[in-house]
This record gives sequence, C-alpha cells and structure tokens, in this order.
Amino acid sequence: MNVNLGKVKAARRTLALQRAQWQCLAQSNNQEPIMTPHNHAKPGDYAETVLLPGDPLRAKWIAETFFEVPKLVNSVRNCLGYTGTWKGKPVSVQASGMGQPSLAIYVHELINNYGVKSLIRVGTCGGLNSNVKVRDIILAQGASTDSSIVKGRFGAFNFAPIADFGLLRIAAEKADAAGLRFHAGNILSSDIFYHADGLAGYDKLPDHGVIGVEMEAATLYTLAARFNVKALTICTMTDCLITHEEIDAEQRQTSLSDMVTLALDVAIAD
Ligand SMILES: O=P(O)(O)O[C@H]1O[C@H](CO)[C@@H](O)[C@H]1O
Ligand SMILES: O=c1cc[nH]c(=O)[nH]1
Repeated sequence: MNVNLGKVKAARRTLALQRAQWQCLAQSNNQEPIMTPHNHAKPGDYAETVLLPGDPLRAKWIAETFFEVPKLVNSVRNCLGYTGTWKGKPVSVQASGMGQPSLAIYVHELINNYGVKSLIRVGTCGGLNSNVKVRDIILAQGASTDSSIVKGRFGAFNFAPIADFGLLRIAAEKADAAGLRFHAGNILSSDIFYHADGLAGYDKLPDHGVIGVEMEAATLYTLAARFNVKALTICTMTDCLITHEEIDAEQRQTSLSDMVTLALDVAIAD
C-alpha cells in the first residue's frame, strides 16, 4: 500500500491542534476543561497510582468494596473510573476495556492528561501451563504479543515488554508473605480471544515458558516504557486452556479479592 507519510503527519498535527483549541475554548468560556473524548475527569481527579481492570463492573466493585470513600471520576462510555483511599493512601481504579487498542487509549490519557505515574493491571487470564491452577495469581514479568501496536513500533526489532522491577519485586514479596499461590513469568497478550485452533493456536509459546494468556499487558508495558512510568500486570487465572476448568462470569467480577488486595498493597507500598 502506498502511504503518504507527510499527509499522515500533517493530519496528526491538525488533530493535535484541534484538541488543544478545543480545550482552550472550554477554558475561555469558563467551563471545566473537557480532558479527552473518553474521560471527563478533571485534572487532579486521579491518584498517582491507578489499578486497571478490563471490566468496568470490576472497577465499580473494587471501588465500592475496597476504597474508603470512593468517588466516581469517569463514566464516559460506562468505562468507569473511581478514586478513593486504601489504608489511608490515595489510589484510583479505571476500567481499560477489553484488548490493547482500548487499554492504549485509557493508559495514554491517564499518563499524559492526568499525570499518572504507576499503573497496575488487575485482570483475568487463561492458563497455558498445567502447574498454574484456576484462581492462581500470575505476576506478568514479561508480556509476549501478536499485537501490531507493539510489533509495528520497532521495525526490525522484537521489543520485550516487561514489568517494572520494583513493582514486581514488591508484589512477589507480598504475595509470598500472604501465602498466595502465585507464579511470576511470561504471559501472552493476544489480540485474539477465540483462537480458531484452540490451544494449538498458541503454537510454541507454552513450550517457551509462556504460562498465561490475556489481552492487554504488552501494550501497557510498552506505553509505560515510552512515557517513563511504572507498570505491572497481575492476573488471576480463570480458565485453563489445558484442562478446561474455569470459573464463571459472576465469579470473574467478584471473586478476585486476593488479587485486588495484593495490587492495592503494592500500590501504596511503591
Ligand atoms: O478480565 P479482564 O481484565 O478484562 O482481562 C481478560 O478478560 C477479557 C477477555 O475475556 C480480556 O480483557 C482479557 O485480557
Ligand atoms: O484473554 C483471555 C482471558 C481469559 N481467558 C482467556 O483464555 N483469554
């Protein structure tokens, strides 16, 4: 395909200018600045550390169950975001939606529009290793991917999206101290939920130590690296692609307390 890069760059510049004008206009009309098309939170509404579940109802459940005095800060598209405190320290939760394109929007804006410095995904994942049991926690040390968001950025290179070592270390220590069953390792962030070939669709990855599959971590890690902030993905394994054991949708929303408590403790320890 013949792509005119000059035109693409000019279009991007125009879009950026339009956005800046739009925000100035809102401010000169004495309106609260509208921050982005996806997030109507005001500057300062988010804490420096944000938990990122894919599911908006999990965000609501986390805020209402764990936060002291939760405040709804975003409900655009029902992709809910809340800020509150955990053990007296400020923390936020923002749903990322499913998949890397959706997460990329929320993460880009949280970092660049709201000054967020640390992002901890709290997700569910499929199991690709028989040692990982349903309800076990996976700390995603690295995230392999088939996503063009990551692959398309590095030309001839294969970039390795990795977790922030400090967050990872704190999470491992706290999971250990709490006696949780957990595994630290490489996961797959796939753009495809329904692989036509089932387990075979993951090809050689399980044989190379990839222990779980979800749909967001690799882009989270790549954006965190690009913008020099911290990121970690913690997942609960909810369905094993080898044994086909699984927990149901209701449990996916609400029976993830161990993972959320761990993520919140990491958030305030950092
Ligand atoms: O439970 P969440 O955090 O949404 O994560 C997993 O669940 C969704 C697929 O069912 C994808 O978003 C995948 O990454
Ligand atoms: O992305 C996901 C999430 C949970 N289970 C899967 O098999 N894939």
